[in-house]
Formats: sequence, structure tokens, C-alpha cells
Amino acid sequence: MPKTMEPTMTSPAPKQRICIAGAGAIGCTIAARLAMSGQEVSVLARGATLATLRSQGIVLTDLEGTHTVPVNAGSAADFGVQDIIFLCCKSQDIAALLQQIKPLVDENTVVVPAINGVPWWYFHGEGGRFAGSTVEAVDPAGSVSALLPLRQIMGTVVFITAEASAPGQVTAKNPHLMMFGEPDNSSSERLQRLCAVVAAAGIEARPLERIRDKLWTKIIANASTNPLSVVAGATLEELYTRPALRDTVVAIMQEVLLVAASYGARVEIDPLTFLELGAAMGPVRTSMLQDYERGRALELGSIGDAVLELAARFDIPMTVTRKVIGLARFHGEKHSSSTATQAAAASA
Ligand SMILES: NC(=O)C1=CN([C@@H]2O[C@H](COP(=O)(O)OP(=O)(O)OC[C@H]3O[C@@H](n4cnc5c(N)ncnc54)[C@H](OP(=O)(O)O)[C@@H]3O)[C@@H](O)[C@H]2O)C=CC1
Ligand SMILES: CC(C)(CO)C(=O)C(=O)O
Repeated sequence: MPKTMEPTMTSPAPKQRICIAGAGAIGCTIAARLAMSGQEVSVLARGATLATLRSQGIVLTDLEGTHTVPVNAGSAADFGVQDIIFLCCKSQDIAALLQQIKPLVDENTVVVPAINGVPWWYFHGEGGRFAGSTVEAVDPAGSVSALLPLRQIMGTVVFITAEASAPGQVTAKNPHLMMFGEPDNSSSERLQRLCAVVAAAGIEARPLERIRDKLWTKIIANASTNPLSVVAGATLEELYTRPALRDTVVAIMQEVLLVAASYGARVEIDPLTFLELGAAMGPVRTSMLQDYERGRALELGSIGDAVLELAARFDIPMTVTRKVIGLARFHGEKHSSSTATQAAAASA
């Protein structure tokens, strides 16, 4: 069975009301591209980022050059009901952001969580042995699932590398690619519409029949590199090419591949191909390394703990993965508390 459906929409992308909730590296990249393509884009932001977006717009540098893009930025109260909402935050911020976007959602709104790791809706919509069960690491006691009906969600896997150098200023050094799929694996008009809208914005958009296969492909990439990038202070190129790091990357890949296979995922990429593709992305700093360097919380819930939780259901040991996640957590907590102490001292 082909895993990528053929996009069926040939007419120009329909005009949509689109909200980007979360204006960091990925949010600003998607918002700028969509706004440049003529869509009605609203960006939900806060603090210094909101002020900058209002005064200067988004400055996106990607493979096509540098674009300065004015956007309508504000809080949820400033926007009406949306056709599409991209959630562009770290997994630990999903619940807060879902609460904020409630006024923007009606029964036709499609919510697209552009978030790495195991999604909170993983066991919803597809059936199977664990149907309806909760991934506690990302959906404690079902508290996130309760915030949004499953039928509003469109799965996505984001293959973009982006970094914000300042609020609203983002550089993305690789081609933009996003894959989309219904949680119940169905084909739908809204899936085709979403792909048409995103493709018209210069982001390659692939509709998928089995979104979980590609989720696992990305989970393998993130679990094997993001936490280790923090421990080693290493770029993707270094992680995938330096023997001392590559061995650990491969060991984690092998462990997570076993978890993916246990859940029936068909992952087409073997570890050696992962290494080649990853190295070709260049000296990219993972989003987790970016957070570490800023003293921010690390996204270990969806990228680390959720994977260990799913492995435990099949008694898969995860020896290397667990150790690296533990080390990353230790480094992250230590660094963020010393960053907070320095900030407090500086403002005293
Ligand atoms: N960067 C990358 O290259 C890639 C990232 N990803 C994934 O995409 C997701 C987003 O990552 P990325 O863009 O890098 O993350 P960032 O940290 O750069 O951006 C997240 C944004 O969400 C905002 N935010 C969080 N909570 C709220 C809230 N309650 N209200 C308003 N704004 C909020 C943050 O605001 P504030 O700054 O004020 O906290 C921040 O601007 C993550 O899951 C990441 O793993 C996937 C592929 C590549
Ligand atoms: C590094 C990358 C692009 C892929 O592993 C990523 O998803 C991240 O930075 O979180």
C-alpha cells in the first residue's frame, strides 16, 4: 500500500483563516510562508515576541532568501473562529495553548499540532490493542485529550530545521517539508485542502495514509539526537558523523526502532540511511539544544518519557535511550536553575 496519497487538488489553494499558535522557530516559519502566499494569517504570541511581531513582522531567512513579512499578531481575544490552527509549541505547553485557542475553534476548525514526539492522541482514532489508552507522559490522566475532540485534529510530522536568533527572526537552512494525515488514517477533503494550502506556501506537503509510520520515523530521529545534542553540546552533523557520538545515536535508533515495530509502524529508513540523511542537514542545533542554551525547559516529555512509556508496555529495556534522557534531564535542570539564579541576581 502506498504511504503517500496523491494530492487530488489541482485548483489554487483556497483562502483560509489560519492561526499560528506559538511564534517560535517553527511557528514563525509556517506563519511567514503562509502569509506570503496570501492566506489570512493570525499569530498568537506573547511578551517580547508579540511586541516585535506587531512592530516589525516576521523576518524569515530560508533557502529562498530573507523575507520580511507583516503579520496580524495578538492574543486569542483578537481573532475570530479559524479554519486551521497550527499549534507550534513545545509538548509541555500544549495544554495551556489548547485552553487559549478555545474561542478560535468551532466544529469545522482543523487543529494541526506541529509538535515533535509522541502525540497525545496517539492511541485515538486507529483502533488496535491499546485503542483509547492514554500516553501519560504527554496526556496526564487524559487531561490534554479532554481539551479538544479528536475529530478536530489533523496529524502532522514537521521536517523543517529552524532557529530563532531573536523574537520573530528565524533562519531555516533546509528545504521545508510537512506530512499530514488523519488520526483514523482516512482520506478526507480537509486533508487535501490543508496540503494544497501548505504547498502553495512553498512548504512541500504530503498527505499520508498512515501518519503513525512517519511519526515514528521522526520520533526515532528526535529521540536519538535531541537529548544527546544537549549532553554533548553537538550539532546534527557532529552527532551523525563523529564516531563517539554516532555509536550512541545508532544504539538509540535501534532501541526506538524496536518500539516502533512493536506498535506496527512501518519505518522505511534503516539506521545507516538515517545517518546519511541527518549528516546532510549540516551544523543544525536541535530545538532541544536551543532550549538548553537559553536555560529553558527541555521537551523530554514527548521525545523521551513517552517513548520509554510505550517501550515499557512491551518490556523493551531501552538501556541507552534511558541513560541519555536521564543525562539530558540532569544537564537541563541544572543549567536552567543556574540561568534563573543569574537572571535574578542581574535584576536585583
Ligand atoms: N526548531 C526546529 O527546527 C524544529 C522544531 N520542531 C518541533 O516544533 C515544535 C515547536 O518548536 P520550536 O518552534 O522550535 O519552539 P520554540 O520554543 O522556538 O517556539 C515555541 C513558541 O511557543 C510559544 N508559546 C508556548 N506556550 C505559549 C502560550 N501559552 N501562549 C503563547 N505562546 C506560547 C513560545 O513563546 P515564549 O517564547 O514566549 O515562551 C514560543 O514562541 C516543538 O515540538 C519542536 O520539537 C520540529 C521540527 C524542527
Ligand atoms: C533536529 C530536528 C530538525 C530533526 O531531528 C528537529 O526536529 C528538532 O530540532 O527538534
